[in-house]
Amino acid sequence: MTKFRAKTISAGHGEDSRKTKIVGNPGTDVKLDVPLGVTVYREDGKVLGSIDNEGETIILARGGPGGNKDNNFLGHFGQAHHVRLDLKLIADIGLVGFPNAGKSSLLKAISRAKPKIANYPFTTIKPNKGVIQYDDHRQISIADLPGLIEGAHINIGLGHKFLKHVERTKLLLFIADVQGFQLSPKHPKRSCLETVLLLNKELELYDPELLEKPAVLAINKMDTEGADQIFSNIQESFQNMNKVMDSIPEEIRPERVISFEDIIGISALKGGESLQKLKVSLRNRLDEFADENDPNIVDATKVLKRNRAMITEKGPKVT
Ligand SMILES: Nc1nc2c(ncn2[C@@H]2O[C@H](COP(=O)(O)OP(=O)(O)OP(=O)(O)O)[C@@H](O)[C@H]2O)c(=O)[nH]1
Ligand SMILES: [Mg+2]
Repeated sequence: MTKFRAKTISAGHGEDSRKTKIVGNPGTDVKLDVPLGVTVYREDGKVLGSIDNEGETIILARGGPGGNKDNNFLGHFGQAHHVRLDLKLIADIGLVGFPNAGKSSLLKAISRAKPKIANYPFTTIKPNKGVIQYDDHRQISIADLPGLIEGAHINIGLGHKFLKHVERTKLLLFIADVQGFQLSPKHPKRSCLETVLLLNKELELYDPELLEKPAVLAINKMDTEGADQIFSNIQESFQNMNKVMDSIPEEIRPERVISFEDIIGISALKGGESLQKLKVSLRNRLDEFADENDPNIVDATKVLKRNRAMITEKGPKVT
């Protein structure tokens, strides 16, 4: 939360001070630069506005009128309230994966972004955005998000911080370490297939509509030992998911398994043909879904509805 207070009381800025003849110098505006995609909420939940286009501004707190003859030279305080700035990243593709799966490595390999890469979980704590450039100058943006872990939907790990970004992407690129994942020796070791189902389940528990988005699955670290065998087992599992589900423990079993458009084995480290194949798949899938069913449009309506509900519950409508 950021405390936001109009700077001056003796002579405010904004409309009020302009309407009346003021005594003293007008206060200066306090301006805060924010990235695009920021929505500003007052602490009671009221939406003060959002910044969606370059150059837009929102007045968060108006200055009070200064002392003048209309008010017996008694100036008023300007508005003051706490505000919350909520960044909703908008990228074509959102990278969804457990920590250490190689999300940042993949972003680095297929775009010019230079995210931090390290062999420990939660290297990425803020979303990084990159642009995939195609030979015909087509550009597709991709967001590398913090790793998701079991319980993210109830805000464990970086839970909601991660999940709210997923909302504003058109296509989900799941990425899983072919060798599986273990957060620490205290946590259960999850196989690659289990991590994919867990990601699926976390998304479902947070918002089942996320599963409506087109999704591609990249199995990463195909350069490691035994990867080919694991990969073909995973492909087979997805072809016979009904049977496989019976043997999946309930705590990691989603209600509905995502139907991936493509399942592709890659090595973010070694690059090569597998990454080309992935890039082509991502482009084709985005193009296929770029019609009136664009999930971004659905999301925008949902966000609007949610904001409206908050406004009518908590106060007057904002125009
Ligand atoms: N062998 C192998 N190692 C890889 C590959 N891709 C990534 N790694 C390694 O895996 C580790 C984690 O990579 P990151 O790209 O930081 O993983 P991340 O998913 O972004 O991790 P978080 O940000 O912590 O969620 C690093 O040591 C990478 O070098 C790959 O294709 N093959
Ligand atoms: Mg990372």
